[in-house]
Amino acid sequence: MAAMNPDEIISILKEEIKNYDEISKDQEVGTVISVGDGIATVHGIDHAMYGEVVTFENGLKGMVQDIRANSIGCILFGKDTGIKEGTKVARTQKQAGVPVGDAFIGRIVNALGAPIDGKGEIKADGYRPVENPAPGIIDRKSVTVPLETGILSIDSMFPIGRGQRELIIGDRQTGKTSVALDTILNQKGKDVICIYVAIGQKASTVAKIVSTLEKHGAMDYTTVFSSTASDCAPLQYIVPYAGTALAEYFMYKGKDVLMVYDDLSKHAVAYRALSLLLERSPGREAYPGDVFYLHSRLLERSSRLNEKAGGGSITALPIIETQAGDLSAYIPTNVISITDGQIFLESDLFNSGMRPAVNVGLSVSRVGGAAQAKAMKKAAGSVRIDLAQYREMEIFTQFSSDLDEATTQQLKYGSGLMELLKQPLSSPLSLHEQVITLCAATHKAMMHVETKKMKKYQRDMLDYFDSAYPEIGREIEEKRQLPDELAEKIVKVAEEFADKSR
Ligand SMILES: Nc1ncnc2c1ncn2[C@@H]1O[C@H](COP(=O)(O)OP(=O)(O)OP(=O)(O)O)[C@@H](O)[C@H]1O
Repeated sequence: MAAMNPDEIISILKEEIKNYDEISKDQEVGTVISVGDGIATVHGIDHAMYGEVVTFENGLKGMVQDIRANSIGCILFGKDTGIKEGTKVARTQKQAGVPVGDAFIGRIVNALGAPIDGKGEIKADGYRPVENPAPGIIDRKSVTVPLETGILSIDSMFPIGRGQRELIIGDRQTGKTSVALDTILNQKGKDVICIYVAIGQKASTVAKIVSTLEKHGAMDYTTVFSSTASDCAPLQYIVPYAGTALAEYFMYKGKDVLMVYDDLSKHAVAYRALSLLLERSPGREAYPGDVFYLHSRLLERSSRLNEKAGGGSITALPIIETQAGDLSAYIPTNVISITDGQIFLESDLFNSGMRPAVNVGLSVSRVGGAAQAKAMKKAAGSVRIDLAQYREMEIFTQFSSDLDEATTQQLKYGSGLMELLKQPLSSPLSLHEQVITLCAATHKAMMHVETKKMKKYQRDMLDYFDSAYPEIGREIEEKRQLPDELAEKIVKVAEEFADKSR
């Protein structure tokens, strides 16, 4: 071997010393004992904090997820190909966090907040920890401002308020994502920032969702966090917390935010994979014992702050997928008990053409009633009971051929109502359209319409109201009240339209 020039040796030594200094200052360095499936076990770091970021020799970052007597378990935020037994790991003394800022609106980012839409760097205004304690009771305010979904069946019977957590639950392909997306589309011009978090979905599905948002101009106020099925479990696990960190940034600045977590069943599965790899003991359905805490600490961060604390809000719409409509499975019951209500989408209804397939009997909204517009509350008064009676009567009478007049009328009224609650994709209804529809329907001003023609009749009637009597719609939108005289006027105009269209 050729002799080394002393200068070269000195420069190598200097380099080593420089690196040594960088790592050793306030830091501890450990070595990897084993690595695989996005998890590394590290020996030699004694004072790591839970949730602390660690850096591997090749620059890859990870997070401390498990602390044991002689080693720590780290989840890796990337491919583990460059890491092997003996690789050096250093503490950073920093909690895992994501960059946040106004520039994130309109962008698509990964679980760590890095842009993946090819539109270049995002200028961050700050850095927020991924895990953050939920606001305390003193900082909160009760929910009183509605968050309108634009979906008649939800706004009338299961109203959602800003700061509420409303679960969307149902089997696969029952329109869960569509309900959430339509809600985002309906926030246009309402000063609500939307954050859509895709967890463990196909990349093609995420691309489709983004194109729907773009088509309707909703990307102007929306950020998409995406961790697709091909990402490792740690990234899928962390993405909803990262999305919430950005939401908190806006909430503490006094903004209203809508968060969609699509979906938390896949999130629980990612956490299960991660926990089993960390050798935590499996419990029911092989989920670890703390799987309830996984979602409660996430959803508890959605709240409405009082003015002193910032005055903003985070409304959460988590999505859960059930198997064969089983609401009593482990993860569904957990999330049902954490949230303030659920919208249950049923596959039988969906397949029979009732879309959105909201099951009126099993859905509920526990706090939104206080936030519902007075006009809507009055117009929707008896709809829920009427529908429940209709469904019961429908089952009861399906085999009998000769029915008395009263029953026939009630069945007709019920089927008309069901038809009115159908709504195509991406066509939200405004408050006055919803109020006029319900007012006319509950006052039986649409009883003469054939069920099949109901949707078209509704559209024509609403157009007639807007063109011939625009002041009615304006009054509802401005005052958000429905005094008796206005209700009477709506019924009169509806009857006038009925006479015209006959
Ligand atoms: N109101 C509606 N009117 C017409 N079609 C609808 C409606 N809602 C949903 N669909 C259609 O139903 C299909 C399933 O919808 P969506 O993807 O929202 O369901 P999902 O429950 O989120 O599905 P997944 O289980 O794949 O997550 C889509 O093709 C969508 O276009």
